[in-house]
Amino acid sequence: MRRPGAAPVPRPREGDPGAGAVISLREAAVSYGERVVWQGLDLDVRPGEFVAVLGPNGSGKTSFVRALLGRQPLSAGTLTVLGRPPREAARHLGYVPQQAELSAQAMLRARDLVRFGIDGHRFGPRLRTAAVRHRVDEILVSVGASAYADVPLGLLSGGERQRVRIGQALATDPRILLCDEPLLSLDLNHQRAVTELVDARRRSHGTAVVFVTHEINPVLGLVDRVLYLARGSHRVGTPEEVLTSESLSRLYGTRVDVVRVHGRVVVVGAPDDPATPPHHAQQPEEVRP
Ligand SMILES: Nc1ncnc2c1ncn2[C@@H]1O[C@H](COP(=O)(O)OP(=O)(O)OP(=O)(O)O)[C@@H](O)[C@H]1O
Repeated sequence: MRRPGAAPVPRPREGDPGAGAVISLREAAVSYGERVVWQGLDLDVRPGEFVAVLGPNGSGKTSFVRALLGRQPLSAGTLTVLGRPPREAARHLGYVPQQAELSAQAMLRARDLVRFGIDGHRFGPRLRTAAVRHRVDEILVSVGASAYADVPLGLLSGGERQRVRIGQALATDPRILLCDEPLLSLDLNHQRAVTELVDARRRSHGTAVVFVTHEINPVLGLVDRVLYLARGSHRVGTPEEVLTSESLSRLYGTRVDVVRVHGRVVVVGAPDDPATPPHHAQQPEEVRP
């Protein structure tokens, strides 16, 4: 499913599991009290790899991202990020949160948000203002947001705002980019623009991407692997391995059909399946079961 001409992503050496991984989980679990959200998770994410995290509401996608950020302790197993406990690696992570409440940021300009991304991390107060301004300009160019650099966020469209948020996340030149539902409420053109931006970054810089999404189709041609969470269990593999009727029927414990129509995946019969979310606005060309 990889796009023609796309650069290959580095693979680990045979017999050397976890070698070179930027994220490594072993027998990992997250629970809240008695409730096990997911468990037994083994996963190595390599530099430049694009991993989509799928699953119905409440399956633990955000808990997974929070664990990577060091904000959610595991209830079992181990997790290392860049070979360290996640908290110690936080400055190497870029994070695009779910569309944040805008009210607190509405008056900020796009360039202010990107500058916060820089000021909060490795660029200390010693960096001269002109250098910071130059860096902010560079980032805004790289995400295609220069034209509205001085416009308050409250006046930008959802897609424009998402570009700026990705710019903020990339401001510290992170080795891992975590995106939590970055496509929510974007139209198809903006979905494409945002996913291509993220894909270009991992190819040019080897940045690993963990991308939480309800909708696999906008990233189907880009992702290397899928982590599919459901009912306290999970599947990890390529989209071809995970997004099959057999694999998802076993995961959900009920009959689920996966069909491919014009290159798009449609999941039929899964309770609250992430490929065809009932609670998100559908685009006109969306293929429905
Ligand atoms: N701090 C918490 N304390 C108790 N339960 C929690 C806590 N955080 C999350 N949960 C529960 O854990 C489950 C997984 O939540 P999480 O937000 O990780 O799921 P999700 O897959 O991101 O969901 P959604 O798609 O709806 O955003 C949910 O049932 C949620 O109610």
